[in-house]
Amino acid sequence: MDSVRLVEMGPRDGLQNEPVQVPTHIKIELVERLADCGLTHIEAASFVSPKWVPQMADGSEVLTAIRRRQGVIYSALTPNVKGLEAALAAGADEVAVFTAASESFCRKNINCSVAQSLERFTPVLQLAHEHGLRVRGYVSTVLGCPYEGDITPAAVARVAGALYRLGCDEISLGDTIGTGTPKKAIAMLSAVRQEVPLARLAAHFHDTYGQALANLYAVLEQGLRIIDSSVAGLGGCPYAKGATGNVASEDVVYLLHGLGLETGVNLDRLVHTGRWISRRLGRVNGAKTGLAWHPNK
Ligand SMILES: CC(C)(COP(=O)([O-])OP(=O)([O-])OC[C@H]1O[C@@H](n2cnc3c(N)ncnc32)[C@H](O)[C@@H]1OP(=O)([O-])[O-])[C@@H](O)C(=O)NCCC(=O)NCCSC(=O)C[C@@](C)(O)CC(=O)[O-]
Repeated sequence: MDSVRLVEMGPRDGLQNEPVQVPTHIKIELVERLADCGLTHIEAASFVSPKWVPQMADGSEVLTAIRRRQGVIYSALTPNVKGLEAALAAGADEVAVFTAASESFCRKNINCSVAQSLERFTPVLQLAHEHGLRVRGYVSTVLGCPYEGDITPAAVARVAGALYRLGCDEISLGDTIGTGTPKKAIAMLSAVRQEVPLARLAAHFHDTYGQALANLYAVLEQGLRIIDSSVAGLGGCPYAKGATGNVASEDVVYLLHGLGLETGVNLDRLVHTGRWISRRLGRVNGAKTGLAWHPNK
């Protein structure tokens, strides 16, 4: 059966914007519960400046304390060599660098131009590969920027292609503010796949305008098979005002299973994990499937 690989964002993209510090033991339990659902790729931490994103300052504690399940990849964001060294010390299985298709967002998020970000990533990729780690490259604002508005598919393709040529093993395409629609998503993907093989591309769509599932369906129809999502739809972005979380993992799994696409995820467990973390954070569950799911379904 055709399958899709899910990359779970809840513990990183999901929590990074929480206004109140989430206790480290909750973060650890969240990662462990997600692995118990059958998710094989979990972005568990972020080694960024604690001055920029204080919520993620306990990345080392999280990565070193989790009970690891065999076969699960626990990854981390690393914007520079300093972050990579911390991620290596904490035992990350994979790391990710991140830039954007728009100059303004890149500057707000990582305090440099797109070109400077690529220069900064060169030693990160080299050192990560020397340690046998895969490196993911994120491109933010692929379907719209909070500061610049529309972003052309050509601009996204340029940055995605540059990351790929730099040595990124996989490129994740972020609709950071969730303004994309299916037609735009297809146009963007068509341009990017001229530069990066489709099998190396992931969709990372936020659901701010309720379009994420429609956009995912559109890119699935184009053959894309790696999807980023966040349990209970947790998240937002500190440098994108108003952005809501990633598309909810529960809703994505429900969609994929309905399409006959395998994920290896136990939806019932995932729903319970989504309900658990929503309760712990005092948040409304952002997964429609999480709200509707009934045990005998
Ligand atoms: C990139 C920097 C560090 C540049 O920040 P900077 O201020 O330009 O960097 P700097 O090199 O001048 O360092 C400033 C201070 O930060 C420290 N520092 C420097 N690097 C690190 C590090 N790795 N870990 C810990 N500390 C670090 C460094 O040591 C120094 O400390 P001080 O001397 O002042 O005490 C900063 O801008 C930053 O951390 N930005 C991260 C922002 C962020 O995490 N955004 C959210 C993630 S991206 C996202 O969510 C989008 C995505 C991926 O999900 C896709 C999508 O949806 O679009």
